[in-house]
Parts: sequence; C-alpha cells; structure tokens
Amino acid sequence: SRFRVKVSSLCHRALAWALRLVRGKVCVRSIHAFVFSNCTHGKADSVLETFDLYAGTHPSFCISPQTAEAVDEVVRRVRPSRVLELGMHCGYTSVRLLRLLPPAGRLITVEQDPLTAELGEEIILVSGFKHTQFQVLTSSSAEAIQTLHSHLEPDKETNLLALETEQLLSPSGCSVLLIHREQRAEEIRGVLDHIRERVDCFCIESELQFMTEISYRKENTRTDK
Ligand SMILES: C[S@@+](CC[C@H](N)C(=O)[O-])C[C@H]1O[C@@H](n2cnc3c(N)ncnc32)[C@H](O)[C@@H]1O
Repeated sequence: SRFRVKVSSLCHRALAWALRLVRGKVCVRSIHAFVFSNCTHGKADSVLETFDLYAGTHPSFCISPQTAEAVDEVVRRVRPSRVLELGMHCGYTSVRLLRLLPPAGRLITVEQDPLTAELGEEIILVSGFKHTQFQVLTSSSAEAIQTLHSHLEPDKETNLLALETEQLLSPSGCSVLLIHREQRAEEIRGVLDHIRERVDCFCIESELQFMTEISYRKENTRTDK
C-alpha cells in the first residue's frame, strides 16, 4: 500500500506538471510565498536567485535564463534611465531591470491583475528598491498608456503602436523589448510583420526564440542596417 501511495503521489505530480505545461499558468501566490520566505531581504541578486530556484522546479514559470541574459545585455548596452514594462507578473524582470538602472533611473511597470500587482510590488520592495525608483500601475497596458500621456483612442492597436501614437517612444531613439511566450507567437508575428513594413522608424535589432529587440528612431538619423 506504501507503493500505491507513492505511485499515486507520482501520478499527481506528473499531472500537475503536465497541467502547468499545458496551461502555461503560474500561481502568483506560490511564487511570491517561495521568494519572500527564501530570499535575503534587501538583496536584489538573492531575490533573482530565489526566482531561478523556483523556476528550476516549475518549468512553465518566467523567462528562460537565455532571455534573462539577453535582457541584461540590452540594458547594459542601451543604458536607459527610464523603462516602461508592460505586464509585470511577480516582478522578476522588474527586479532584473531595476538592478541595472542608474541611481536616478526609474521603472514604471504595469500589471492588470490587482493581486499580482500587489504581490509583485512587494517583491520589488523586498529586493531593496524604493518607490522613488519605481512605480506599479495597476491597470491594463492600454489604460496605463492613456494615463502616461493624454488622449489615446480606446483601441485596436498593439501597445507598441499605441506608445508611438502617444509619442512615448523617444524620436531621438529608444529600445523596445518584446518578451513573450510560445502561446503568443502568432500575435507577436503579426506585430513584427507590421514593424518590418515601417523601415522608416523601426528596426529589428535581434530575434531570439522568446524575445525581440526593436529600436525606434523618428528623426532623420537612422542609417539603414
Ligand atoms: C508572462 S507575464 C509577464 C512576465 C514578467 N514580465 C516577468 O518577466 O516576470 C504576463 C503578465 O502580464 C499581465 N497582463 C496580461 N495582459 C495585460 C494587459 N493587457 N495589461 C497589463 N497587464 C497584462 C498578466 O496578468 C501577467 O501577469
């Protein structure tokens, strides 16, 4: 009977794993609880390591190590002082970004699910960042973009194009990272097809499996690559 219990628990775990994989859904509460209780408070690197530890046993969670490294590489190269993140989830990428910003840098991160926004914000604070360095907006990206700048028509556009319409993409140049999951590949392809037609101002700098780096420049300074 001990054998039966073991087999049934194994089946249970296999089922939970398969479900997570199929649904791509991650329980925000359990990530938050794990990170909160296992990291060293005040240390961003420890928070990231704890996230990575969790990701090791929860394959559908969070961006891959390759994508994480690619994000770091872009931030180190572009050296932004202001970053807008659309879709914060538990704050993993927010913490990655914040630790690379200059002291006066600022992150605005948007999350539409109120519980996720609350828990993600707590993780950013636990990492040692202050509200002077970041702001969490609990709303949809479309609504957030409207509040970041005046009047955006409620719309059918992608967030990227809405950012352009709202003149939130700096005409002298800025970088956009599209980080996505497999399930959204179709949607991303549509956005990229559009981007490819806009050679006057958009340029795809690099494409990884789950991340695309796009640069934007409106002024007549773009030299074709
Ligand atoms: C794949 S996760 C983002 C991962 C996160 N950037 C990270 O690296 O840890 C997507 C998140 O975006 C949020 N989200 C999805 N659609 C949104 C929208 N239209 N506006 C704001 N947040 C959205 C979801 O609630 C979810 O928490």
